[in-house]
Amino acid sequence: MTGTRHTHEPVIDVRHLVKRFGRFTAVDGLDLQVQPGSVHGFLGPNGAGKTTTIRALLGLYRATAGRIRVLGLDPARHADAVTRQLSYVPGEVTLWPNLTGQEVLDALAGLRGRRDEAAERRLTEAFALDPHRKVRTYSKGNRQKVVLVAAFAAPTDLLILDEPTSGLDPLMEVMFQQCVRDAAAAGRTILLSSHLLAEVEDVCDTVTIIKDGRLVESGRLADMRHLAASTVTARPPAEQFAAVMERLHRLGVAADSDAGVLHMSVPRTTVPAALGLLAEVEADDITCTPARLEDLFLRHYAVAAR
Ligand SMILES: Nc1ncnc2c1ncn2[C@@H]1O[C@H](COP(=O)(O)OP(=O)(O)OP(=O)(O)O)[C@@H](O)[C@H]1O
Repeated sequence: MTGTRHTHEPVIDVRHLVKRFGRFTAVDGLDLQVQPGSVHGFLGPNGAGKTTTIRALLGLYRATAGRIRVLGLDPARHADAVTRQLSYVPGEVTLWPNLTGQEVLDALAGLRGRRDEAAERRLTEAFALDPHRKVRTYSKGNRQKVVLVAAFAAPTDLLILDEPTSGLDPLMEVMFQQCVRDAAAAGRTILLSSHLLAEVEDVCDTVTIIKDGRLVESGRLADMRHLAASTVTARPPAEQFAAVMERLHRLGVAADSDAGVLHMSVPRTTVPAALGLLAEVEADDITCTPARLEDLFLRHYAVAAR
């Protein structure tokens, strides 16, 4: 059924998605495109509409309005075909309590009809999962590992991961990131939803940020860093302090001073000129901290919280 799909088309293509629950609008005209082979971060604060969007991608929710294509198919009409061809990891994992981890892996692979057992064994070991214990004895993190092993090991081209690491310890979080990188290197496409910027920043090349069910920003991470300013601090010689302030002002940089130290927020393109000026006057203790995406996010989240 994927025969009609062209390889350059987005693997996930959502246009003007609206999802209402009664009178409440959870997703409000959202666009989301995920290109083949990309690792796409899907970011937003709690309640932004990430899970609702993902459930619509899986055909679990019917859109109120808008158009959704996943792997070229409409998930509302072809939910079985779509979900068989992708790997999905929910944030809250519920599994059959009386099965062992291994039996769950067998059952999930059985539902899909295709399996890579060698990859499953490799990943079970990498995630330090004991597959012989019953699910009901597993911690939240261990339940999550079962689903992560099944997802990464499955022979699928698309992974949809909805806040997949909330129960993992830091060591396993590193393992998770390695799995994402390996999957990307193998040409698989990944949608990774999170409200943790750091998780997404390390592994994603593109991101979509949403809040209140609406798009805030979408694009390449590298371009978003470009939008934010670097923080520069320096201690110019006291006798040149006023002149340096004046010259920075002419560069369009506003500087604050605190006990002889200048603090300024400098647009990326102006950084070389500002640093050149500070070097020229032989300022001490020059630091330059590149834009942190965290700052960009906090701005959006601050608005969302109001
Ligand atoms: N079945 C439902 N019925 C009514 N409201 C719902 C339903 N599912 C979600 N919502 C509401 O829709 C909004 C978006 O929820 P959603 O779970 O999609 O957000 P999210 O971005 O995934 O948040 P989180 O990061 O907390 O998981 C929330 O206000 C939520 O309460």
